[in-house]
Amino acid sequence: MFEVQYSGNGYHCTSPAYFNRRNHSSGTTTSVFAVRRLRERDWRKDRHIFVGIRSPISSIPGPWYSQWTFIVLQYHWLRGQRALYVERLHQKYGPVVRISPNEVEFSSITAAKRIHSHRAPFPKAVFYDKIRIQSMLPNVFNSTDFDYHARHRRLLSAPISQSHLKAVEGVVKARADLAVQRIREEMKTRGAADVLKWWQFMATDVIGELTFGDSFRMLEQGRVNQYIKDLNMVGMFASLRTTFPTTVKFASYLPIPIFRNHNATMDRLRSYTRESLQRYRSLVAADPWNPKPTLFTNLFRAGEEGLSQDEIETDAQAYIVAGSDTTSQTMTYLTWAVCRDSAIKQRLVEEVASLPDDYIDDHLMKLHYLNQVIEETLRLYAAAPSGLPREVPKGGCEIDGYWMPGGLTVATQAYSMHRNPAIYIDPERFNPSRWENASKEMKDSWMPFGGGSRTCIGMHLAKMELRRATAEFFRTFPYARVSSLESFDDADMEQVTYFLVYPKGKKCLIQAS
Ligand code: HEM
Repeated sequence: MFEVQYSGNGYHCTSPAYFNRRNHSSGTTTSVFAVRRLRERDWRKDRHIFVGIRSPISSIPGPWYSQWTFIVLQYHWLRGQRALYVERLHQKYGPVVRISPNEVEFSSITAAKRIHSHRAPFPKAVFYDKIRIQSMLPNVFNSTDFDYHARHRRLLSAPISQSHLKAVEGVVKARADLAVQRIREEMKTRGAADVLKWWQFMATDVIGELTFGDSFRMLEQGRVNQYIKDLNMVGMFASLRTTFPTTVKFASYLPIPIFRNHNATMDRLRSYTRESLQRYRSLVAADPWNPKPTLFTNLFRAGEEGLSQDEIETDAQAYIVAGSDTTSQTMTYLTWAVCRDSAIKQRLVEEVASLPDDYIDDHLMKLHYLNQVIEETLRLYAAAPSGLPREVPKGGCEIDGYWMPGGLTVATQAYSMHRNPAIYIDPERFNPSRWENASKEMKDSWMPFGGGSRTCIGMHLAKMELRRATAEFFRTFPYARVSSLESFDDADMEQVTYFLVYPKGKKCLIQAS
């Protein structure tokens, strides 16, 4: 049995690993069960000042104020700087950091495996309840309930699995190729193309077509419409919802523009989803035996075994949000990072030039360097770089030598896992070749798609899009380079990190020569 010591500033698990870190000669010993009783309370609601004094996690390294207040963390969260702030804390305090009175961040592989374990996963934390639009049911992404999530995931998984995606390869090919064509047109007229815009249109069209049977036709329209404007606000609004949940709830009655704007945006997104699903439902009704297949077709037919209309709607919304900016931001950073380094670009251009004209995804999966470029982009520019918060199960547990009470929020963030200098040599350098002989540690700490039972369901679709768009782009533009048109420079590509990442300048200009 573990024992726990009280040393004046908190309780500590006395595992051997723990003793390697701390000297507890002055502590008094107490049974783990007695301590658990002290800890079993609702950490999610425990915001008051006494948390700092009584906290069993007060001995965990971190800035002094994190013991008392959430304010500094929330300030960075609202500014889109949370991942960078937490990384600075890891650099200063080590792999285990207390970031607020009831949140601890880890950056070790052992902690990531424990928290995101397949066998005994930690549930998603209350953060996901707050991120949810309260008027909608939970979806496969934000559900914190094991059974509810498992039911949705089981029904959604097959059509989006690697083997079934063969059926939709044509959609991905058509949209990626059209995106490159539109990029070429913009390069001719403007002198450079904003690839961020075109990759966003591509990813939005792909997930729209695969969810609703019809694309949003963003690539054809070629301009930022209200839907894209709304999509672009989702990240920032999610941080508003998690920070000011009550204010958001009563936003319609308050004369505060940003909160009113939040509600109007979320209502519009819901309407797009509802109307698009309605259109598809009519198509299925008109031709029940031969509807255009989507990732949701089987759900409409599943009857009582399936999901209700409201559940389908909420999952469809999860797909169109989670499946667009993630892929497009990754593709944007990939294009920029490759174009900045002529040696990397040359090697990639030569590899994709070797493809047959009628190349398909099977060919792309075999291209070593192309896949290393994608892995390295997902390492350095992970689209969801911030902590993925989870709740410590009832009864608590030990992680990396520290006792974590039940109900506490713990997280790992890709931004830090992917920058550990002990695992990745020269971590800030974009170096796809590092994946040629990747160590086990590199593979274990690489988690751009999250982990365990909540791993990204769209991972294979995203990779298929990234492979096609990258190959087509560098086959078409072997001399592509970063443009300085309209004063575009590296500062524009600084990472702003809400739940998802995007470049500070909100554009990425590339020219063909
Ligand atoms: C490069 C592209 C992508 C990246 C980097 C990415 C990243 C992630 C990450 C890190 C998670 C875990 C979130 C968490 O634990 O809170 C996640 C979950 C999820 N992603 Fe993605 N994603 C990408 C593309 C997509 C696409 C194309 C879809 C389209 C369906 C999608 C749909 C989802 C959904 C529904 C979940 C929730 C899964 C669950 O909890 O069971 N993602 N993604």
